[in-house]
Amino acid sequence: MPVIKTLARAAKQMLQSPGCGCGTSIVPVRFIGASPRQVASDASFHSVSFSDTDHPRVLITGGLGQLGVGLAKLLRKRFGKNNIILSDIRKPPDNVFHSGPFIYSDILDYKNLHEIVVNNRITWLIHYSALLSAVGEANVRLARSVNITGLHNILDIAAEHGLRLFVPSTIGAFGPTSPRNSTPDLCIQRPRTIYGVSKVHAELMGEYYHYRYGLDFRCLRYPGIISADSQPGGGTTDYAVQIFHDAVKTGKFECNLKPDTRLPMMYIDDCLRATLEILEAPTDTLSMRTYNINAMSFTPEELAQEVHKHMPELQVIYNVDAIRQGIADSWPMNFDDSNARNDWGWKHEYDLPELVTTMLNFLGADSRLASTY
Ligand SMILES: NC(=O)c1ccc[n+]([C@@H]2O[C@H](COP(=O)([O-])OP(=O)(O)OC[C@H]3O[C@@H](n4cnc5c(N)ncnc54)[C@H](O)[C@@H]3O)[C@@H](O)[C@H]2O)c1
Ligand SMILES: C[C@@H](O)[C@H](N)C(=O)O
Repeated sequence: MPVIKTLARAAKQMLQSPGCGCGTSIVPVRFIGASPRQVASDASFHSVSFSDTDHPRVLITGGLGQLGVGLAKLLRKRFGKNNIILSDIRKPPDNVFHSGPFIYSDILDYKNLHEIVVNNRITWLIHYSALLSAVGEANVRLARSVNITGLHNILDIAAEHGLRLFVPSTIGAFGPTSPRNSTPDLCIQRPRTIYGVSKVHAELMGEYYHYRYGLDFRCLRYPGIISADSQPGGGTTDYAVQIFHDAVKTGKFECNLKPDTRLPMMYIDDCLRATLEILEAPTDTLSMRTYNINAMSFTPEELAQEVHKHMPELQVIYNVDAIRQGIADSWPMNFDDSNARNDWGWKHEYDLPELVTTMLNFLGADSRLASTY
């Protein structure tokens, strides 16, 4: 009986402490191009040592989407241009190519990823590659491959090289059986999209690698992100970006969600700042590894009303897309981010009126410039 008690105590310790703290933890390491194997974690492979006074060397995957270029700009200001490497499988536009290091990286190519991390002495990995909710439903196999198989490559490389790993999750990681108003960090998560399923998988795998192997995994569940200078990649919340472009260009907007569909949203500057803040947060402030963050919640009708204050002539019609509507109806309406606020001081700066003013100023200024050429 004492033996059983001791074993039970050891198992409990293993489940509670990061990296087990038991001296027997193993980090998953792969032969390049071969099947996975496991090696003792104290065998010091290529592990990069970097102290808090050094700047991190950061790789951003999927960096040419809505969020990556803005994040690279913010991180370059903080850590230096050459310490931040953007990567994607697409060809970068000239301005991005000339603004700092860019590299081709397909997250499904483990060897290529591995080489990039080693050759560039990467210490932080920000994993943005993904297929979002609406495009994911249109191509489930590809979404499964990029969002799940790709994540496995990222996790193994991050664990093997002792990287700090940030993976964004989403309001889409919840489903119709989650409490929707408001949705706390810990509750039932039974999403009905491949995107949501893959993000719950990412949250759980990241946390598992943290507790099992000591991986420094950090994750924020983003709401729908609204930006003026980058286009969304095929999500359910895209309407909240499109309305601004159409308002400025044509004065007419066709909304693909019902007028009363309430979803959590955030301006991109808040989202990118939150990402930097959690990446820099001291470990002892993080009581969890996956946090909700939020700024505001609105419906298409409320957003249109706010835009009308600046552009009374805007015409909005509703032509509902059944797939997107079904997804939106299963997602949180309000997001409870009190743990992020309490633990590491998260605070949003943009609410709905400020968001609308900022977006219209940005796009209005651009279109006025364009019309003078
Ligand atoms: N934008 C939002 O509203 C939002 C909200 C919640 C979470 N997120 C998450 O934030 C991250 C970034 O979002 P985003 O809006 O910039 O996405 P996006 O769709 O705009 O960009 C994703 C990028 O991934 C790249 N990609 C696709 N397959 C790849 C592969 N095999 N290898 C490497 N790159 C590949 C694409 O080329 C694209 O540039 C995603 O993980 C997303 O789930 C975004
Ligand atoms: C919410 C988020 O994950 C993304 N914008 C989507 O709608 O799919």
